[in-house]
Amino acid sequence: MKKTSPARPVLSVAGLSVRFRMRGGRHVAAVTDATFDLAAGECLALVGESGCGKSVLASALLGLLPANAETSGAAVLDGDTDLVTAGERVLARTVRGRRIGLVPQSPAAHLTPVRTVRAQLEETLRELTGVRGPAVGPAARAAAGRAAFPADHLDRYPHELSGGLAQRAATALALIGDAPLLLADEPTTGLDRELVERTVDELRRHTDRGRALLLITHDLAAAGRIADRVAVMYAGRIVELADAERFFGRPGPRHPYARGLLEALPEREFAPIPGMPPELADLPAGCAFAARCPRADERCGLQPSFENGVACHHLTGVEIHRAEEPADA
Ligand SMILES: Nc1ncnc2c1ncn2[C@@H]1O[C@H](COP(=O)(O)OP(=O)(O)OP(=O)(O)O)[C@@H](O)[C@H]1O
Ligand code: NI
Repeated sequence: MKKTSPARPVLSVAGLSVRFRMRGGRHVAAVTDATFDLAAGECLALVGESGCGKSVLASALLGLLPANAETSGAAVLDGDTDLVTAGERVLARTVRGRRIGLVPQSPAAHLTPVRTVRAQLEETLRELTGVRGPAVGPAARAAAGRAAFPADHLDRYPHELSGGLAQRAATALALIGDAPLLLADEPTTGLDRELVERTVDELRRHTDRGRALLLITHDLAAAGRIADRVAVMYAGRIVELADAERFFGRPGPRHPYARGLLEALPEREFAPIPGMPPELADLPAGCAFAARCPRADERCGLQPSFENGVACHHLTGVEIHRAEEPADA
């Protein structure tokens, strides 16, 4: 599944930062300097502990940040639309649903409770596609089928669906606009392992059909199953951006935080990283992970730059070199 120098990225994020203005002049630095590209047919998993800024980054891409947010940097969709500076009119009319399909975090809350799945699919079809009249019914069945939502459940209301079927209904809605970029924020929360696997495998299939997928999750096992690349976020910053095969296999993660995250998995060491992430309203001047890092020393009082896919003072040239593609060396 490895990609070699893909064509123009579907999404190109550069130096994206989001801060929230709080009372008393304080700021919450939710996202700092996020930079990554995402190509068609590629899945990038954005992982990290709760509160590290994943959903805020997603909201920034969708233009759904609250009024107290201050944004800088760029997030260019398909080479022509900067999502950071585009106005709400453009985002509402041409981007959300049409160019970015959102697979929501809690499908039950995202679906309209008083309307059947069929009614919601038909409404979205009328809104986002030219389908009208007698063609709407078959189109709704086809839309359900694309997300493996069973046709004999179309007349159910959201509360009559299991978690897995609600997720499929939400995915079916997200796919209707044929958006080249899919953004899935914790699409597997609350699902059991088998449903997690089914849900992410389905998302992978849509990626293999040429969409770009940004999968936000703290489920590393799910990310390892379908991602081509992994971006690890800590305290608002991407601290490592790696090829998934190398990250989950050999040589493994390079940043001490990423390493700790992976070792915390039940199927690995099952050893949680001691301590807590810092307050985003009160970040240290240097590396935000230093207080929890087994390798921390005085160098960590300075913010490490992000180089060769990782931001850490402790990675020597040798370690960085070893993790690079032979072709890149
Ligand atoms: N409107 C807001 N005003 C102030 N702070 C906010 C606002 N929205 C989010 N935050 C803060 O931004 C930080 C990042 O939150 P975010 O929801 O992006 O985390 P996350 O990585 O998605 O976590 P989770 O895995 O729990 O979903 C949190 O500290 C949160 O409290
Ligand atoms: Ni979130």
